[in-house]
Amino acid sequence: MILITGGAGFIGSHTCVALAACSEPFLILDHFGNSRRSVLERMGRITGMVPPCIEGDIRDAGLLRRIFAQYPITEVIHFAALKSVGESVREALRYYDNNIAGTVTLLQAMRAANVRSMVFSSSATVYGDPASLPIREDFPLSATNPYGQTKLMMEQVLADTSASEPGQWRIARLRYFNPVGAHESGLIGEDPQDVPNNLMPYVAQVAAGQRPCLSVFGNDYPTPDGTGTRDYIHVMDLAAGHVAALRYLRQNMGLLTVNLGTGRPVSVLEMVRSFEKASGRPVPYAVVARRPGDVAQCWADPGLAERLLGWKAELDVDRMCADAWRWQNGMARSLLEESALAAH
Ligand SMILES: NC(=O)c1ccc[n+]([C@@H]2O[C@H](COP(=O)([O-])OP(=O)(O)OC[C@H]3O[C@@H](n4cnc5c(N)ncnc54)[C@H](O)[C@@H]3O)[C@@H](O)[C@H]2O)c1
Ligand SMILES: O=c1ccn([C@@H]2O[C@H](COP(=O)(O)OP(=O)(O)O[C@H]3O[C@H](CO)[C@@H](O)[C@H](O)[C@H]3O)[C@@H](O)[C@H]2O)c(=O)[nH]1
Repeated sequence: MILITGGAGFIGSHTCVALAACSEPFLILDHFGNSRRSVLERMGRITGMVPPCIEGDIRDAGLLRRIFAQYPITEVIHFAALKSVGESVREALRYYDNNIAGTVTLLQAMRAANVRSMVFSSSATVYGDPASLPIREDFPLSATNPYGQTKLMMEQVLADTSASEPGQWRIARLRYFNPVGAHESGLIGEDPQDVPNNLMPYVAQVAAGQRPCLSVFGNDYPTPDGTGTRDYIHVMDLAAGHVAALRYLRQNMGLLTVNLGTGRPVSVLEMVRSFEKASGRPVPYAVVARRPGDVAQCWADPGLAERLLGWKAELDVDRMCADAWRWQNGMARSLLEESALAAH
């Protein structure tokens, strides 16, 4: 059985659906700090069974001990983390505590229970401002904010843990590029609890009429249309990458580090046009100043993942927008209305 920390979140919920589709048993551990309990029932509508879930915190060593004692856990996929760059600058200690202390507590509990296999959510943020493109796994690493720093530090913790007991650990550090989109059912998707920081959920809310206008952060970058480019990857492709990593670890001992991206850069304006096409709605935008800390361009060389895992992203940006729109215009809208009613 696979323990999925943060399995109720955006990427975790989609990965659970992918695991259920290949009959892999799993157990979710999530404290619902950045997700809704109702996601479990919606996942159940997709898979035919509400997934088993324990509500709790990865920093709770006693709870982890009980989980490892009670369930036949053999592997862990570790999504649980705080992920907002801006918030991490203002609340640095909360980020270090949740992300670093949480991961160390989890690894200690795993070791005590003799479970030494983990798939870990890292991020392209560990490459900082890349000197050249596309980005390969052996490029220099750096961090420009506490969130990125926690990812770098956790990567180091995992490398040192693996080295401390040679031949015993199986660890995959998956560096995601920009996960977007939603499950094709429209029942689960990215569900920001606040004003979205990221491009795709913001564009989706503008298309849905929930926000008047997108601010495009700069059109004077050295890119074909002047706006920033990113490697957007469909969340179901990303989910499939986790299944592939899990299978790789079952056959291979040691530490694996791979990019999960498409290898194709997409600009802000290309994304806007694709979303307009998918939704049939206009996405009004205004160009404003660059966002501090943004890099101009970022995209992956995904070749290593293809060679080692036999995995490759399949879904294009039009499909990402179509699925995100189905989610936004249906379930996400009603969840937002429910929250607004509950707040009154
Ligand atoms: N979404 C992205 O753009 C992106 C990009 C690169 C890497 N990542 C990483 O992928 C992982 C998943 O991201 P996501 O987008 O699904 O985020 P998310 O916030 O939707 O999901 C994270 C889940 O973990 C839970 N959680 C957080 N801290 C916890 C704790 N201490 N104990 C128990 N549960 C806890 C939250 O309630 C949430 O359900 C994170 O590690 C994130 O840093 C995300
Ligand atoms: O309202 C918006 C939001 C974003 N953008 C632009 O859209 C692109 C993508 O931005 P965003 O979706 O915020 O992604 P990133 O800036 O690539 O940041 C994400 O990807 C990084 C690398 O993985 C992680 O470090 C961050 O946590 C994660 O938010 C960038 O050019 C932004 O300037 C806008 O123009 N307007």
